[in-house]
Amino acid sequence: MTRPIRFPSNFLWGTATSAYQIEGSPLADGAGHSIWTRFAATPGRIANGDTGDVACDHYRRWRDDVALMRQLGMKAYRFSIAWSRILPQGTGAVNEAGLAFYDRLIDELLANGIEPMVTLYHWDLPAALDDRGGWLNPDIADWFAAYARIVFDRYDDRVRHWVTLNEPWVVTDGGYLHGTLAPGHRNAYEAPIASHNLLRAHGAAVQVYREIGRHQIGLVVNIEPKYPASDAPEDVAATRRADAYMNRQYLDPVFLGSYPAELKEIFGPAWPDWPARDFDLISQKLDFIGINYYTRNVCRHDGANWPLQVAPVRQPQATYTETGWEVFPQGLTDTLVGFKRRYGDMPVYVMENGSAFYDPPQAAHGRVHDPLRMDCLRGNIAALAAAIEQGVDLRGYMVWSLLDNLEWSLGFAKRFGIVHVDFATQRRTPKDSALLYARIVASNGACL
Ligand SMILES: OC[C@H]1NNC[C@@H](O)[C@@H]1O
Repeated sequence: MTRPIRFPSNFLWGTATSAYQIEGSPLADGAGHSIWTRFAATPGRIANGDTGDVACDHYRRWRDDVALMRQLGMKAYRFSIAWSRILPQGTGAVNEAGLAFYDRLIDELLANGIEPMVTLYHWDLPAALDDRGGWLNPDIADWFAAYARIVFDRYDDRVRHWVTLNEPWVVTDGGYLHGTLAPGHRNAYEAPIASHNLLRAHGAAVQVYREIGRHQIGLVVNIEPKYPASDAPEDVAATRRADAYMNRQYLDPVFLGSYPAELKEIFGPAWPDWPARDFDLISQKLDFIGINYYTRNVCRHDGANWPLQVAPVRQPQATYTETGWEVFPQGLTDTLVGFKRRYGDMPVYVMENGSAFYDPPQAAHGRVHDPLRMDCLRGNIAALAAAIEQGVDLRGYMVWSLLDNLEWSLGFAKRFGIVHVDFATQRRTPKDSALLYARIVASNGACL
């Protein structure tokens, strides 16, 4: 008999989404263009020519989607605010209709006993700010702080958990180094600058929150634990470079006040010497850390693989998801325990965790059988419990995602939802994984 899994009595079980991936109507009611409406309109940028023009139509179906969360017994819901709905030009005139949309959503969540957890920035930068240099312009820290102040003023009476940025590594690696995400740049000199300005903006928003906020604020990073393919020195060194680039590049400056030394080694002359005052701004004290976990990476040295000189090693016995990620729940435990060991004890939320698998067409009786996603969910919940048993102060867990949605450049084909969306009809159908998650939540993690 395995020991019962113990989660704190007030553990926040929920789901997560983001504005551009689910809302649709990106330009409705005075909203401005974002880098993603622009990117999606560029032929070849998103698979199958998919766009967020309709997505899950959540901008119009939000009340039904909240009812669906209530039906599943969710305790919390993490979503993002589209900056360009609030400030269509990124700065300057405020769009009341944009503020009112999120008012309605937050009020409906609270009326249904669901805790809103709000992300200020989930990748959809106002296009007008990109035209002024975007994340490459140091002024963006002030632009972001001004946007944050408007949003804190409006919603802090009802929102108790704020997130400044979602996954700054993805924004930089995808948007500025490899060009796979908006704004689609491929430039090793730009990437460190964008990354640094993201962290400066994060710090500036936290400073504003300390002036006017009454609750809690944190940062969400995606962590992918790195394991050496062998104990050969070059593989161990490659693993350290990969960990420095993807994981410690963000957590070290925020919690330790400096970048990992490997980054200068990786970027060479493209790595600037940052002024010390920037680290005072970046390392504002946080109330919690949000960690997104999907997979691990087994690393070997590969001198031909620019700029990290690292290559992944596929694990022959493992299950891989539709996005090519190894299913490895132990990596979630290792990530949470590893964070506590390196950065100390603080409240932690797993703000995203999920898997994309091909879902068979729904059965006639409206069921969607997704056994692989269910297995992942069970494994990851057990991994959380193992982390709690090792002393991690884990406060909540958000499944990515509530709904099948636009997986950025991969389009709608990669389905992460625990609720199936028929994009032709917008019909929502809870998958078997949603029914399992509902049981897990109702039993506070006891029944897997
Ligand atoms: O790739 C799955 C998710 N990862 N984190 C950020 C989200 O926007 C993605 O859909």
